[in-house]
Amino acid sequence: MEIISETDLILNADGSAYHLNLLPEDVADTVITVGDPDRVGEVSKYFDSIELKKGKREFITHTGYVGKKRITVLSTGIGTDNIDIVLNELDALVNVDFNTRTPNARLKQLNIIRIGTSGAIQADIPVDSLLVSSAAFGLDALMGFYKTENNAAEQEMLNEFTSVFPSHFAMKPYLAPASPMLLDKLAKDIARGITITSPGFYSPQGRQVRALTAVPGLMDMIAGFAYKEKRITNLEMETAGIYGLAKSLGHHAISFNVILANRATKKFSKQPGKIVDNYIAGIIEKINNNL
Ligand SMILES: O=P(O)(O)O[C@H]1O[C@H](CO)[C@@H](O)[C@H]1O
Ligand SMILES: O=c1cc[nH]c(=O)[nH]1
Repeated sequence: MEIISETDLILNADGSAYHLNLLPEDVADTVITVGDPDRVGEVSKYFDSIELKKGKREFITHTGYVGKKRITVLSTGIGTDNIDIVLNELDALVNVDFNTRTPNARLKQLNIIRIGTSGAIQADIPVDSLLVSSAAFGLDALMGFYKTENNAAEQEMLNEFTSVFPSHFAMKPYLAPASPMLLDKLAKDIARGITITSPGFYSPQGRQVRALTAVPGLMDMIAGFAYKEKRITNLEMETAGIYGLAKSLGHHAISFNVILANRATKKFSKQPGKIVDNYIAGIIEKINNNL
């Protein structure tokens, strides 16, 4: 079997993964990801016990138990460039033997559950509500670097979405679905939508402060898109990368979006911390009861 080289999979002196600074035994089968490193403690405060706290750069990890369920919560920082690191290192931690540098014979499927914040683009989606992404379009470049496959229905929706953009626009969107199993187990009662993952917060999400946009009307193009009564509901910066890489690596992923902004009504949450905290508690309860 081919050995994964020391520069393809970099390990620290203590044998931990290069960026996440974790050892294989540090990772639970259920992994909650959050963007904000400060949100890790806001999740683990609901654990009954915490067995480890580790970190490096923006990647902070706590692993512990809720009842008998072992859970890891880990911050990704912002953007799909970080998701590339987090998903590949998480997968290596559970599916590669770090001593022999070869993939394990039995591959593990992690449950990866993102709890993130997001902006709605449809006027009828209230600020402070919760949305689950049934699928996500990536406007970033990440999944262009990986082999991916869409089924016929996904490919048709992707083709229609791509045709929304002017032909001079260089970006090539991709589409990745949530795990049907996690949607069923964790999100039966939660509003669903299609999420856009953007490679930035300002012009890539239709915002203008001082730098002028090269894509006027981006929000209207996206908000007006419909495919078989499905519409795009919200914008954030990680979900499509998580869904795309989780699918490529054989893991299950789901993304919960706490809607803090509504771009159509121009409203922002008055109490973002409290709202996110309430949803974290509810999602942990669902994980504990259903996974
Ligand atoms: O709250 P998090 O999880 O960081 O998610 C959203 O917030 C950040 C932008 O403010 C981006 O990471 C976006 O995806
Ligand atoms: O509008 C928003 C709000 C949170 N996160 C985003 O990426 N966009």
